[in-house]
Amino acid sequence: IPIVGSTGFLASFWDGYKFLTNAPDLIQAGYTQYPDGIFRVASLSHWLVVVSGPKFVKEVGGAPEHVLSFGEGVEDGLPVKQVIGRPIAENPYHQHTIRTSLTRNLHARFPEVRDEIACAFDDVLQLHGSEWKSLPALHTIMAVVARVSNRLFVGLPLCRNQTYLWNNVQFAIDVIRSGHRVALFPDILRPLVAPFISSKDKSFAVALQTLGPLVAGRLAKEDELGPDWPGKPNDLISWLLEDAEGEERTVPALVLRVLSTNFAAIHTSSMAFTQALFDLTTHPEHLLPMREEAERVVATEGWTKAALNSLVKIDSFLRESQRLNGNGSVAMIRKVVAKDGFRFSDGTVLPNGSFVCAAARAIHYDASNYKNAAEFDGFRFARERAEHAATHDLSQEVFKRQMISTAGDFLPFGTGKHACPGRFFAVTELKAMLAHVVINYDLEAEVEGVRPPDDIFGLAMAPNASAKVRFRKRSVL
Ligand code: HEM
Repeated sequence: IPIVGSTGFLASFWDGYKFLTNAPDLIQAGYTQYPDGIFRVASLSHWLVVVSGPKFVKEVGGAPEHVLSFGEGVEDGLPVKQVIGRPIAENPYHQHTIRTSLTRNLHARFPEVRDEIACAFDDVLQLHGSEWKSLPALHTIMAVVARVSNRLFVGLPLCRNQTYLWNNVQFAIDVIRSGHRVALFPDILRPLVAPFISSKDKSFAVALQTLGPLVAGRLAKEDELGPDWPGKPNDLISWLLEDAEGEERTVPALVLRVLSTNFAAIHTSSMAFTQALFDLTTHPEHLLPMREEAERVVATEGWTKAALNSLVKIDSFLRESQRLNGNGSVAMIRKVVAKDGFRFSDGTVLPNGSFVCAAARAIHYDASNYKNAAEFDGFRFARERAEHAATHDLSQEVFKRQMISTAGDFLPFGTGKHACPGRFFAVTELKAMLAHVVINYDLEAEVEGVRPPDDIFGLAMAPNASAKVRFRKRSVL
């Protein structure tokens, strides 16, 4: 497999070190050199095989866990065992719960999610009169997303308990921060250094204190009345209890699951919404068309989950924002765990123990996948859907351009077997939040026309954590 970067033994170590800051450029260079191909780059601790074309992306996405492991791939860059907890890595049954029960209940729980969006923006933004207010975008959005997500996960009143909420937000931040640091150490040293770097035990203690009594109450009710007791709340705790077995049916185990689901939900969705705010304030011409759409849809269909299907421009805007500003220069990192390695359809074999991923960002910026690929065009997918609907029957192609759908050329949620199971909730939440924001607020960039640069660390790319956005409550509604 061709190397991009230095080939010499020592020089490739130096490349691995530089990878912490220049990974996006290096991967783009490899992609340009080997479009539709396979290449490798030196990361700090090992070679990383990167696939370019949709064909190979599909092969990676379709491989089963016992051949290409998602869990082991994640563990390499984010040591879940050390910074979240061993059971989450070893028995990730919550992924099934999220994919099935949580997603199925989005319609039923949407009115509450909508209510929380309205209350949370009011409480967090604290806007009065017609004043403009500069707010740190990521921090502000995390506070809103934490509340909205927890209205679905644990309901009122806990979803408004500041100690509980901030613990979830801090945990999400700490997992990423400490995870990146622990990942700099070789596997064997990680358990030794992690306690000095990660605050996981502290976060878990606060979660146990705030959420523990609610979970204990549910377990007691089930013991007393059976699994389908009358009045059982329709929330994450109940959904987890439907799938949890054996030692997972205890207060600490369930609290850890909810904490870890919070991590998966809060960080990703907050980053996606923050990126969308940066895009909106850098390309303000999108505001009025989205406001018109949201006001029209709400007036005719009300605030329902089904009405979100009519928010085509808002959907397109979020998809475009994630296309250009996803969470990393690569996606779908997997470790080859099959004894005999993994063979691509062109005959290339990756030996057991290798790491492979897809060049997500380069794929998203490729002009052969997207016209004017480097340009932000918020309504490109809405136009494609309209053009297609005008010439064809409603078909799969139209569906494929929705924010929810993954593809070989659209990887913010990955694609294939491990495509994000939380994306149905994430998209529901993000669309409802963006509709709420464009209806209720005017927005401005802190510096007109300037998009805050991403924070980059190795393969991870995140919205600028210190950048601000200016909000003003609309006076005439
Ligand atoms: C915009 C928001 C989100 C983004 C961009 C996102 C992105 C991703 C990505 C890229 C993956 C890995 C896919 C792969 O490697 O093939 C993933 C996995 C996962 N996500 Fe999300 N996610 C989001 C929201 C959520 C939410 C809200 C939840 C929970 C309710 C969630 C739960 C999970 C879980 C449990 C996995 C592991 C899946 C598995 O092993 O099969 N995500 N997500």
